[in-house]
Amino acid sequence: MAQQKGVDGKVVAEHNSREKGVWIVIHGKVYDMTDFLDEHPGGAEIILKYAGMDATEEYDPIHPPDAITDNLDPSKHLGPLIPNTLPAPPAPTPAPAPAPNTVTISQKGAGAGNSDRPEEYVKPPLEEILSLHDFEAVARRSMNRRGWNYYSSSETMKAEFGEIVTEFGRCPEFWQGLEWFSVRGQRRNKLTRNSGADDEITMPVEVPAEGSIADHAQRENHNAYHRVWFRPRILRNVKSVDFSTSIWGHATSMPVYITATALGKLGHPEGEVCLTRAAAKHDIIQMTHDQGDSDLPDMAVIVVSVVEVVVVVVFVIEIVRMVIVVVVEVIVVIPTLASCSFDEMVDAASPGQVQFLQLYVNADRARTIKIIKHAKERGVKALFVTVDAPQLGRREKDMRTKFEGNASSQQTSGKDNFRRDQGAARAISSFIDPSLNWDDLAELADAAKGMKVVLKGVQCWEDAVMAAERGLDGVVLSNHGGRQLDFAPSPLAILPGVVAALRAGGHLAPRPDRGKFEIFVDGGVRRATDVLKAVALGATAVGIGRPMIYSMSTYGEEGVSKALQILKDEFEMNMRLLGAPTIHDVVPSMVDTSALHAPAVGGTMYQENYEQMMPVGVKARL
Ligand code: HEM
Ligand SMILES: Cc1cc2nc3c(=O)[nH]c(=O)nc-3n(C[C@H](O)[C@H](O)[C@H](O)COP(=O)(O)O)c2cc1C
Repeated sequence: MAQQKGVDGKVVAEHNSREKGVWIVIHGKVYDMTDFLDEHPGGAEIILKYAGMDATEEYDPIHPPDAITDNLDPSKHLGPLIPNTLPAPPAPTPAPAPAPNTVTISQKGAGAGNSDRPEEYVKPPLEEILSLHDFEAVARRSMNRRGWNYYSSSETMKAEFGEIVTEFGRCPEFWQGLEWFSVRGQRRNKLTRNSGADDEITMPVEVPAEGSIADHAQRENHNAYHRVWFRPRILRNVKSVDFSTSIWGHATSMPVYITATALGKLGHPEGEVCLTRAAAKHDIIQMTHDQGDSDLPDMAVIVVSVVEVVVVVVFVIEIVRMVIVVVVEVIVVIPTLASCSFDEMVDAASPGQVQFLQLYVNADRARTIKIIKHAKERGVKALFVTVDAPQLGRREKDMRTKFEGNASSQQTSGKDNFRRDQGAARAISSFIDPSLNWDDLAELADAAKGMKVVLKGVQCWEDAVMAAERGLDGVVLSNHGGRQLDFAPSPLAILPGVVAALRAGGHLAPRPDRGKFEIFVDGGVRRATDVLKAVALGATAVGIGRPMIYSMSTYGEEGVSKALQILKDEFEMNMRLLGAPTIHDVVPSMVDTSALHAPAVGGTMYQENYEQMMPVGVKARL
């Protein structure tokens, strides 16, 4: 029998330390990582943990498809692994039996593999999901810890919960009667042996002591919507309501698009393509991002993909066949650090589906221009240049999980910790160019000719006016979902000022056919009422981030589809009750903003899902 070509797994297994060399298998191929150990942006320690083994499951969700080709010298690509030759990894040390009153929850049914939670939590059937908040609640309980921490992170959250749950994952008895305390030491929530239903595993709802957590921007994004009230009109014919609209002439079934969020495979094995498909089904637009730059270091942002709905009416009259095509789209913005490649996301689109690309501008401008041109060739309709991330925010919750990961290993060194701490900022700096400035936009716009160009991350009216004066096509008022600068304003709160300033400068075409310069808003949107408030105040459409990836992480494409359907149902009901038969009837006089800058009004479902971060050490056992 001919000898099989490739690397024998037994030889791979022997290369399991710095001294013997470090070989790793990813997707059936063998790589020599010995010399790359100290260069690896994720640190040497995680690689050493998998030395001599197959690391595909760990590797996949956190790297873009081209991470290896872009970063590891070709001489270190050792070739295919001969199938079935790699010895099984040593069995993990069994966890000690839980003490009688231990409460466990699990990964069961969540999208991604590599569960770090013990068994138990069973997701409710999709029919029981009634709002976007529900997806978030299920995600919090069922996603693996790394995915949840990355998705839910704000800029400067304290990371105690990450620490607790990591410990929880490894050490069930830790959970014997775990009790949460607020920073004021007040008892909030007990887990006792008889608990087990979701609602018993709750987080403190009360807003913590001032200054105890730092992700004000994320919470304020949502809270601002609670301070705008409606002024409904009556006795209008609302037998049928139409909430479709258009963005630069691209029809969309509602004034909502799926915004760019990186690393979809942290939540679901199929990643962002679930968003693309669901957006197509519901005729909304998705923004995609390129692999080169992402929200995480080292990734390119791919923007957008849009969705289309095509209604074709064909009349055949004699020889002439007249085809009228009405395209209705749901937009999805693809993030830079997508787990799926840009082409995968574009390939997943339905014919005619409109897509937007979200772009991080690379220090290597040629690379960015190449991405833009490729996007144009592939039919992307708009470029959303992210301008609020010259450096990635320090997402402490996310970081804490990594430190905890280190603590589990004997091989952790102070140097590794330092590298890891520095990792994101260091790695990202070569992908997101902090020197980007107004003068660079002409070059990008030139490369994007034919596509609309929008700045994503505008946070005051002056910059919105500058964007319009430079001939750009719109702005997204956004603080990156509260993941960048803490105390960045809620986009909703600045919307009226931006609209007024743009109007005064003659930059806004009258509605409903605006089209000249569009204003988008994202951050904290969880209900159709939120969207209607933003539209009434002058937004063309609203981007939704976390709820989409939570619905994807918990129920896959079906979940995203349900989330979009929930929004549509909410639109229909709310527009009737508001007295607005069409989206163009949702006008400024339908909202009362007098409380917009007043103290926050809480929303219990949001607060319930919001995961409060506490300083190190604030945890207790009964
Ligand atoms: C085979 C060659 C590999 C290359 C070229 C590579 C490259 C990279 C790059 C460029 C980054 C920075 C981008 C990012 O943070 O996502 C990174 C981060 C990371 N890598 Fe790798 N990697 C490799 C293998 C692995 C393996 C085998 C593992 C785990 C078993 C791993 C775990 C990580 C972790 C945990 C991070 C940090 C991600 C974060 O900041 O959240 N890498 N890697
Ligand atoms: C997990 C995650 C990843 C993100 N990745 C990106 C990204 O790669 N590029 C980008 O411009 N914005 C990114 N964002 C910001 C979103 O596009 C959007 O501004 C924000 O999520 C809106 O807030 P929301 O999540 O409350 O809806 C990300 C947000 C999250 C939650």
